[in-house]
Amino acid sequence: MSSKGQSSVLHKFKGVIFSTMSSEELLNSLDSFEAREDDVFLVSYPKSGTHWIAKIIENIPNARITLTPPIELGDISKFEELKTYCETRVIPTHLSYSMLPMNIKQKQCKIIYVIRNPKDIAVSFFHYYRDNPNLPSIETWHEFFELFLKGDVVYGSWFDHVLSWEEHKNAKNIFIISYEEMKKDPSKNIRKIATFLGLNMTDSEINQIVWKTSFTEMKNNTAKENCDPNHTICALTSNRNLVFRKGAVGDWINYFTSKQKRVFDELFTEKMKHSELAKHFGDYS
Ligand SMILES: Nc1ncnc2c1ncn2[C@@H]1O[C@H](COP(=O)(O)OS(=O)(=O)O)[C@@H](OP(=O)(O)O)[C@H]1O
Repeated sequence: MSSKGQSSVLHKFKGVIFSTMSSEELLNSLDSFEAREDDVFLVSYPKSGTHWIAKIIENIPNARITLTPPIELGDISKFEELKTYCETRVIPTHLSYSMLPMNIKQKQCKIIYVIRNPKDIAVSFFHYYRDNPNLPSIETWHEFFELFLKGDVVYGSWFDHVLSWEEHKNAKNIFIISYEEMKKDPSKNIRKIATFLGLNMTDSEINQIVWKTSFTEMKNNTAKENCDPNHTICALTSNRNLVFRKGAVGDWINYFTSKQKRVFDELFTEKMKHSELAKHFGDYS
């Protein structure tokens, strides 16, 4: 693994790798973040479909919400910046449950946790690493697979991240949605998201959102939105072109060798044996 230059230097916080886009000072101060009772947190391990769900929420009519930049991106001025939002804030983050600011948990803010089959995440993350100037260079899929397996990637191990949410999965302020469920039945799941947020929508409003947030529509609109820094919710880049790649379930099959599949599946079985969250992917393999 080589570096693409100064900007790609990574650092560790509580044993987890972060890009320098998250300042050490900001990460150290997370627990001083003051949440509001009506804040909504959109949480995910990277590449789980965060932008998709964010776009859905943004399009709910009369929601009076504003999507903010991620809580862990930038420097210590971030908390002051977040205070300037007047409407209900939808705050994205890739932080695990254990790293989330205390106040969010104390106030029992609404949290949407997005999960996705880790094999598809690995492939999506590989492409993202390769094309992102803020991350170290990765030459081959094989190289990235090994890093992903060990959790030596930004935001750490997928397993640790998902398992950090396991014991909170039934909390009434937490709603869990998977990429695969969204793909299978977007209308039904958009309604579920709106209901969780306490909002009603007509069938035609839902159909509108399904159309506006389809992969093709979102990919085609990225060029426009790239000009607006507030429209990036990813803590690793401000370039939205990197986010919309294939938008499919099961692309891992084009990358994993049979040995890699076996190794990954064994680890999955071992780590996730008591996890009910994994059921959200549908058929894991
Ligand atoms: N509307 C829509 N429909 C289906 N799929 C979509 C959509 N929007 C984004 N995507 C896909 O989601 C992947 C990016 O996930 P994130 O938004 O979580 O990325 S990031 O970590 O915040 O950068 C990335 O997955 P891959 O295509 O597999 O790389 C995106 O293409």
